[in-house]
Amino acid sequence: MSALICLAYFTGAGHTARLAAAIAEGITDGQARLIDIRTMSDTDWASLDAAEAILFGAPTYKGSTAAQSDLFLEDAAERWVTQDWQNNLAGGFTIGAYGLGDKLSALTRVAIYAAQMGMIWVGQSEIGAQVDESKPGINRDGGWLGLMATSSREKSLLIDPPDVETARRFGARVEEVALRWAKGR
Ligand SMILES: Cc1cc2nc3c(=O)[nH]c(=O)nc-3n(C[C@H](O)[C@H](O)[C@H](O)COP(=O)(O)O)c2cc1C
Repeated sequence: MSALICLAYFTGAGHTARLAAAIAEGITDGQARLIDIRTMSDTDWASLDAAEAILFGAPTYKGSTAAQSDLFLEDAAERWVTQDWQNNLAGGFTIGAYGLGDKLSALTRVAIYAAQMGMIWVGQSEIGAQVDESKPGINRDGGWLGLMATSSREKSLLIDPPDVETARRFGARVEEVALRWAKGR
């Protein structure tokens, strides 16, 4: 049993792409496919249509998803009429320069999009060190609607190790849900 999980993202300066790669590292049994939405091919669209789960990724720009990400979402919205993605899984990930940074608005935007597309939303489940001392740095932004990260000031990293590990765990969670979902098909 396998599950295809597509990570469809826009990235301006590489941070969201790095976050997508970290999520994919957590997907070990299923199949992760990274899709840069600026260069959509027929194969990319076919993968999205075949996927058990689609994770929508965008940096937070001015308190929402980046505009180029919205163009992609609107292109894909032609599947709303045909309900092609209905009952498939969805999740979201975003990164901003600030811990808060109004990133919740970006995740809310994609969660509502997924709901309109008839998809089943999978959120974040890590409770982090505030509650569990054995999880230092995990989900340090304290977001549960989806995956949040804060860009690193160290530009050779783009994302700090705690956020990389949080992203891996988010990937593993989505994979676990997707494998259960695939079993029931
Ligand atoms: C036009 C613009 C608007 C931004 N607005 C926000 C914002 O509202 N909140 C925030 O935390 N960071 C904001 N940032 C910072 C980016 O979210 C951050 O640098 C992120 O890591 C960029 O990811 P990317 O390299 O994938 O584009 C903004 C950056 C740009 C260029």
